[in-house]
Amino acid sequence: MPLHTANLGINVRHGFHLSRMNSTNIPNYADLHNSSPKLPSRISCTTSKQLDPLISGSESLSQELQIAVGAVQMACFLCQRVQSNLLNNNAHIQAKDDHSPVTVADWSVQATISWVLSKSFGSKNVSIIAEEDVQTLSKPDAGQLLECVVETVNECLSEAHRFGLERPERTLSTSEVLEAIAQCSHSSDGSTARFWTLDPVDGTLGFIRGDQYAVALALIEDGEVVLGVLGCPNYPMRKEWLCYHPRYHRIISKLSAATSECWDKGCVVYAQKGSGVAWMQPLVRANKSLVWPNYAIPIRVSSVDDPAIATFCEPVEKANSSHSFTAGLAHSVGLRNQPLRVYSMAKYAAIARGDAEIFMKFAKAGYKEKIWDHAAGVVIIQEAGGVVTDARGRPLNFSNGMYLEGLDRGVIACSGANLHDKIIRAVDASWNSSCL
Ligand SMILES: Nc1ncnc2c1ncn2[C@@H]1O[C@H](COP(=O)(O)OS(=O)(=O)O)[C@@H](OP(=O)(O)O)[C@H]1O
Ligand SMILES: [Mg+2]
Ligand SMILES: [Mg+2]
Ligand SMILES: [Mg+2]
Repeated sequence: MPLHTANLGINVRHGFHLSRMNSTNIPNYADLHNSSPKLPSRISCTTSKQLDPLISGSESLSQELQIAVGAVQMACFLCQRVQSNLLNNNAHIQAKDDHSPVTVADWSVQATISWVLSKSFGSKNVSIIAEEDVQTLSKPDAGQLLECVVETVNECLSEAHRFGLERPERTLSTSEVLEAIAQCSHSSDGSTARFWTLDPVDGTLGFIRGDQYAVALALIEDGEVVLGVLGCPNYPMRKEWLCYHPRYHRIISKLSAATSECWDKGCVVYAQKGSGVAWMQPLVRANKSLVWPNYAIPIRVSSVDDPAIATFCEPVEKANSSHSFTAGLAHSVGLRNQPLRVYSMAKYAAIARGDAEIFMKFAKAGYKEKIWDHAAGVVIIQEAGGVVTDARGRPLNFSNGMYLEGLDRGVIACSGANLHDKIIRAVDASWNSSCL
């Protein structure tokens, strides 16, 4: 059923949070752009030890990484287009059986990335576990919605060459688009030695509200995440364009969702397991000629390990993670800063880039975390120098299908072992008296 924007807190003209902020604090895009120092040149920004695997092509999974980064870049481009239309058309937002929202972008990204992976590696060699299915789209009254998805997918794929990807020879039919979505099976038990996991739009609520969201793609081999790619279209390349809104405890971009022309407004972050480095690159610019391959800069977690000056981030929605439990932990560990509430896996990007030191998520008892909500972020944080475990300090288990089986209590990601130990000990001390 269509969701009503009134229930989602959407301001149909501008990004949700920006409309509620004191506008005098927000420089407009032109001011920011004019006052910015030189934009980085389009070369790989490397040291002798760190060579972007996209440029060097030297790593064992370099082809997979090339395709995955290109596909996520293209998906971000798709999302930005859909987002501007979405603000004027609520019919493109639907509710799933669990009442969570799903949009034309979620299905279109899943179809697009599924098609690209199959085309690049051969459909027989590609196994994908992704969030969306074709149930809603296959209903008799979903004709217009399905038509819109098919059109969005074809529009996007027609520009594939701009992202270093092959274009389809002809437009995809409705059944081909449905097949591409359906090919990403929930029922897979994850026993395949190698599979991809995809969250086409993570933080759909953030996406609808013009706030943070992410496209998350990861490759898993023998239960280990070996590649992670996170597209964060509203998470700026430049730290100074991040803005902390004290009233809402939110990391936001100083640039509104409407300024999709701005190439530093969003980023794609990626890492390969064992490389010891994570990378961030700007989004490929809309409406420009070929700009591939893109440049990237290495990113690293924060070196802060004193809780008194560390910052933690957590989901925006109380329903998704207990804010009161994390407030108690923060108090006992000595975290003094207000939490940053960020939609989506952009939280993982925030830790990897050193914008915050801790991420905590404690879902309600009975909720089972999905692999696509964490896989890409985990390898990115680990390669950027951080630690990610469940709240008992155990590694997350990606080898049992769509759920993070055996996850104990919650997810903790930290910039370093010191803070991580402190949080795990605090969870131990307060778990039994919590209502979780
Ligand atoms: N009840 C409940 N408890 C815990 N987690 C849940 C729950 N319901 C949903 N989800 C998952 O949360 C994903 C969004 O996570 P966020 O960290 O972005 O949450 S928040 O929107 O900022 O509150 C969200 O991902 P998307 O569906 O891709 O948006 C869900 O997978
Ligand atoms: Mg998600
Ligand atoms: Mg999603
Ligand atoms: Mg969802």
